[in-house]
Amino acid sequence: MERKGILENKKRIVIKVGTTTITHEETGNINLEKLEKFVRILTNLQNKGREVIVVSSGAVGIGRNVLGLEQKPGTIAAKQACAAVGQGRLMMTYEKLFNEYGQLTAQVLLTRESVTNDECRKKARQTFDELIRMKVIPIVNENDAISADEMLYGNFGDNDTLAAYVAELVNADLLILMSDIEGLYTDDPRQNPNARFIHTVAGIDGQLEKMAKGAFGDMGTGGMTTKIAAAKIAIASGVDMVIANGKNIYSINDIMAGKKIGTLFLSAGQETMKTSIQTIGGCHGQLYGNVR
Ligand SMILES: Nc1ncnc2c1ncn2[C@@H]1O[C@H](COP(=O)(O)OP(=O)(O)O)[C@@H](O)[C@H]1O
Ligand SMILES: N[C@@H](CCC(=O)OP(=O)(O)O)C(=O)O
Repeated sequence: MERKGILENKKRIVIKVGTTTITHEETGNINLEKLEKFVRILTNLQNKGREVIVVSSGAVGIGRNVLGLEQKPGTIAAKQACAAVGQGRLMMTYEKLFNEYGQLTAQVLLTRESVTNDECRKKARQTFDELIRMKVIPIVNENDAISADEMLYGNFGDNDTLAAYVAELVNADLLILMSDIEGLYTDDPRQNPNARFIHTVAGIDGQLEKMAKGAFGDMGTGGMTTKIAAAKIAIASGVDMVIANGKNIYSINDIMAGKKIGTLFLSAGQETMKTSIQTIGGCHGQLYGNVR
């Protein structure tokens, strides 16, 4: 089943890339070839008249690498210092690559308050609107160097939910999360070889949430848990969401062309689509698995 008519007309798109997508697995260095392709794809989407907002992870991992630390930073202060170093390097690299195509970019660093406090939300929305109007591509990350979220939430922030909040804030039409895996399975396939792939999700319930486990590798942070949390925020605000594998960065183009890539989470407004999807071996209720 193609996704014709659902994704091709999306204008405002938030695309999130995880650390694993933009760095080399073996060394943790920036994957320049991948980043170059990513930047070219984004500029081209912008040239076609789409409005692109990037949420990019990588500050902590790249900072750790730049500083030559062999182990993951053990303390919050060390993580925050890594993030402060890495964010500069990350942004410098994006700027350099986008500059090749004359595409302007802007760094937007947010804290949780930026999206939960009404006054901050208003200001942030105005800034995004203005940047988009100016045809600048905002590159968003959490302001890790000063963020205190880990004290509240028990982790060092997570860009999956941040991306969903941004998508909601800017009234995006589509949120794409580029991960190190092709989408949602019925269980973590790295742990369970019998896990089955889910193409389309039309409603999130407790059973689906239980399928999503944490991160398996050394570089990722949230795993599928934070992606489902992101999907809940996105679909509740009318934003469709796709999780796809960042290994093939060109899949962004395929997603935009309506090809059946990754897992599509249909937003609350997609009632017609939901009824037209056939459940083949569906896992449960509103969850549509293995739809062809
Ligand atoms: N149900 C599931 N389906 C797919 N992947 C899962 C699931 N549960 C846990 N995972 C894990 O989530 C990982 C992706 O998240 P993460 O490590 O944070 O990477 P990234 O930041 O690149 O998205 C996968 O590599 C996988 O090991
Ligand atoms: N804000 C942090 C990333 C947090 C995060 O969610 O990372 P990831 O799981 O790689 O998307 C950073 O830039 O390192």
